[in-house]
Amino acid sequence: MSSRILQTKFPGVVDGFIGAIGRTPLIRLESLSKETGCNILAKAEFQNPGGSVKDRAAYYVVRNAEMNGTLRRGGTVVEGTAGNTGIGLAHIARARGYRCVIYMPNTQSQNKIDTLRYLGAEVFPVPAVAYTNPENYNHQARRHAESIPNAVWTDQFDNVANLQSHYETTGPEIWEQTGGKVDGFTCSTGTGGTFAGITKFLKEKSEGRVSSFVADPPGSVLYSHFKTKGEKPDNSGSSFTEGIGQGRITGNMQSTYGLIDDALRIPDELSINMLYRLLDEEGIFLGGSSTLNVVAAVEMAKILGPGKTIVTILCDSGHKYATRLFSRSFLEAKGLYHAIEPQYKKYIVLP
Ligand SMILES: Cc1ncc(COP(=O)(O)O)c(C=O)c1O
Ligand SMILES: N[C@@H](COC(=O)CCC(=O)O)C(=O)O
Repeated sequence: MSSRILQTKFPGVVDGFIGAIGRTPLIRLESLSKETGCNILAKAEFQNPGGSVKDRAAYYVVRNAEMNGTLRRGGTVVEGTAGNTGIGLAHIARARGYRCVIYMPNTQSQNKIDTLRYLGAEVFPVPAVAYTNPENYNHQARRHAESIPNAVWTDQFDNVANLQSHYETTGPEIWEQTGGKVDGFTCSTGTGGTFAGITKFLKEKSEGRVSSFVADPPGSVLYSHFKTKGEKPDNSGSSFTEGIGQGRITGNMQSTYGLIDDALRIPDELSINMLYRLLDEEGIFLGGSSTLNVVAAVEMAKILGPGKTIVTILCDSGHKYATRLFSRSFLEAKGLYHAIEPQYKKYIVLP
């Protein structure tokens, strides 16, 4: 199976924005590998042309709508998103000549809203209400698409073209880059497309040998849902991370739920310290979902034991969140400032 999204006849030359998606490096995190006695490997998805792991899913949901005829020349792509899927879609819409309309919760970093507007998208930041509320950003996006001709709601949460992008590209890339010597995979979920697609591919390719742990921030339901076999789902709490955390089992997660080996709940205190640690020790500048994933990889390494190779995902860089992650008042408001280890306090350079 090819992990290439688009190829040209020239070796090393890709075709436009879409051709530049994927084939990201797998980085060995040295200090954490040394500390755990495992290979902690992290896929540098921030190197995608739109800056996040979501470029892959954005391309697949648009391509799916084109192939099934719901999106035609000059049409409009509408999506509900925490921002990154929207950024991928906005780039692809420009490249393909579509309009792009984005609904997102108004709790997200301003930088994502600004970026979407620079890319020509029409953005509606709306109050962050539960999925069960008809005013949730996803339902507003669906209604918007239904209200205009030649428009498609790409429905990233339940549209399995999302997980298919990772099954056909990210999973095979990880397998190839590790020479098949991967023992464990873990990452957090928003739609669950990344987790589900990679898990499905690695499980199939390794005939079940690769373990897969889902990682959850506080306020997300998956950890409790998995641990209590659906009996006591609990999504109380909240997190400073963006783009992850879920109140329901999405269509993308449903299809792979039975393949999950275990679930990890990662406290914000660990994710935020890992953010500064990776900057301090490895020189890598990441967003909170990525650093949560790295904490989860370390936890998984402890559970599987020394000598194993664990892979996780670096979803995006820290740039979009910098005015929050380096601000003392933001961290204090989230109750996290006190938890930052003394050697990392020097990074909190904004008031
Ligand atoms: C920063 C970030 N991390 C993680 C994710 C989760 O990816 P997925 O929707 O595939 O679960 C997203 C979703 O866009 C994201 O924006
Ligand atoms: N990562 C995706 C989806 O985002 C989320 O699932 C965040 C949680 C939620 O808002 O329901 C994106 O960035 O669009």
